[in-house]
Amino acid sequence: MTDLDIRQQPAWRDLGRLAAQMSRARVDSMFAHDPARAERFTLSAAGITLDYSKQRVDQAVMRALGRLAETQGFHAARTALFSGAPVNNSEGRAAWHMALRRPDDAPLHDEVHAVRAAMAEFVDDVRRGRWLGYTGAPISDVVNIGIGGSDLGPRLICDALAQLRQRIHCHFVANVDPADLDDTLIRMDPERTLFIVTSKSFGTAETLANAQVARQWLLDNGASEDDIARHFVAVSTNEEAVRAFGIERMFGFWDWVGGRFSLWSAVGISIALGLGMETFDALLAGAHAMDNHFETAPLETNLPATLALVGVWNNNFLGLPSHVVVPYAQRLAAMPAFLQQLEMESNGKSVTRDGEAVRVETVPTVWGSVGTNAQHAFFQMLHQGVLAADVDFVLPLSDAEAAADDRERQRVANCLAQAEALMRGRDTDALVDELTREGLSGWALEQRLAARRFDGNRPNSMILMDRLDAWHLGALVAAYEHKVFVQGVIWNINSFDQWGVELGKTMAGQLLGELEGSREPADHDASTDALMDRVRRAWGRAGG
Ligand SMILES: O=P(O)(O)OC[C@H]1O[C@H](O)[C@H](O)[C@@H](O)[C@@H]1O
Repeated sequence: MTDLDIRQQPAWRDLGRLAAQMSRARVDSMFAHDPARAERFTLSAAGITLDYSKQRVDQAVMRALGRLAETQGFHAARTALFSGAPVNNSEGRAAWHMALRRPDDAPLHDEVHAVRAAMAEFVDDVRRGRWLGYTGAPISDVVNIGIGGSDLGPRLICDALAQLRQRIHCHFVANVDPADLDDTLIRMDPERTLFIVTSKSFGTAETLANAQVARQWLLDNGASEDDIARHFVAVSTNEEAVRAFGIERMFGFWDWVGGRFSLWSAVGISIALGLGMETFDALLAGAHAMDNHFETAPLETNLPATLALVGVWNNNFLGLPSHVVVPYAQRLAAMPAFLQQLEMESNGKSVTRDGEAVRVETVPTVWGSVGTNAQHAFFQMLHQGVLAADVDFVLPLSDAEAAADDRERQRVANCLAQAEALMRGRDTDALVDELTREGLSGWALEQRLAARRFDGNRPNSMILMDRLDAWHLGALVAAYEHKVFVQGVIWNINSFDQWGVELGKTMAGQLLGELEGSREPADHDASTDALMDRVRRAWGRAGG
């Protein structure tokens, strides 16, 4: 990593020049001039294929991006990441999630082995009906209570592989809004429900509040204090707080596992409970295959690094502030939310690792939703909006059996069509012909033409998964994790802390105290004061 202002780097300046040229180029003509373009800009690793040929890049751009990554210290940073060095410099911690997905015969920390073995045994007991609820009934439902990294990852995987669910149903409660837990509990049988309280810190207000209510719900439904141990386990790094809460059985992990990178640790226990330990193992194996690729492949053929470079190009050089993720798979509906945390909590920073102001854009806004639904919602903006965005299409392939269903064929065709439409736009001459055939001419034709024009040239990547299974899902998620890391290296920021979430939490504590009347009023702005008065009136607590 370097202290130099990134904008002074020769590669950055080259990219600026290339971007000026590229602003006049059209990707459809690049395809016309280069028959090998699709192949040239397609990479495969660990069952994942990235086709970025519809991005506004050429070889000169990709080479300059590679030089930028190198001058920003990509190689040394990658080595440091994989060696377990404290790359999270503001907290003095490693970010060593890769260590969690090494195979069992690889040299691992003994503690990683020990937790994995304990997890496997527990999962087996629950799934085989040896772990029983307080009336002697086997467990049928698992409720994970956690938020952020203690929720989004396991939720994504459980949703994505719902077809593998056997016997045990997993549910996820994150929100402190009572509706979340209440709506879940209404469907649960207390005799057969196991709560997993997942919190790295075991200090997260939402999680602890929901866990308390769940505990009381069990007691109100016939369980005794002694029975609680059969219905509550914890996943955390904070044993003391877990004990203080009254939970006996805990699966640990370590401070070198960041919350948003933690689904591979015991945080993923709900995945194993709902889908089987072998599914969890396959997930880890797929991620490990992507780790191996990322660790060893040169930049030019490195899939996660290429995702990162293309993102930097779009964001920093083509000025696209928005990154849209559209999985064409209903079961991947949770992916945009997962990636929002992964990308924006990791790289939503404005200081460098050395505490200087970052002088360039860092993470774009990440958002998205599942296709084909999104086509009927925000795709209008993607095709014709002023603010162009960069789109990742995620398309799991399917087999002949699945393709016997017409809807399945429509799913796939729609995804490919949208990607092509964004890139090519609509041929204006053909549109004029069509409007003429509709009987339009003169001003009316001009007006309609303007409204119906699609300029195209809107960049997008296609990310194919050979199959939507645990192994490929592990590889896909690991690819995005490494993408985020590479972008952090390029922007010279620490992707592994999240100090920006602290202030709001602290202020919520103060505000709550004031609303409840247990704390002296602090000095608020007039807007907050007025809003608090409205809340107090609604709660019937006028005057505090
Ligand atoms: O797992 P926990 O300690 O309960 O933390 C849950 C989440 O809350 C924090 O505020 C952070 O923003 C997240 O990175 C974290 O995943």
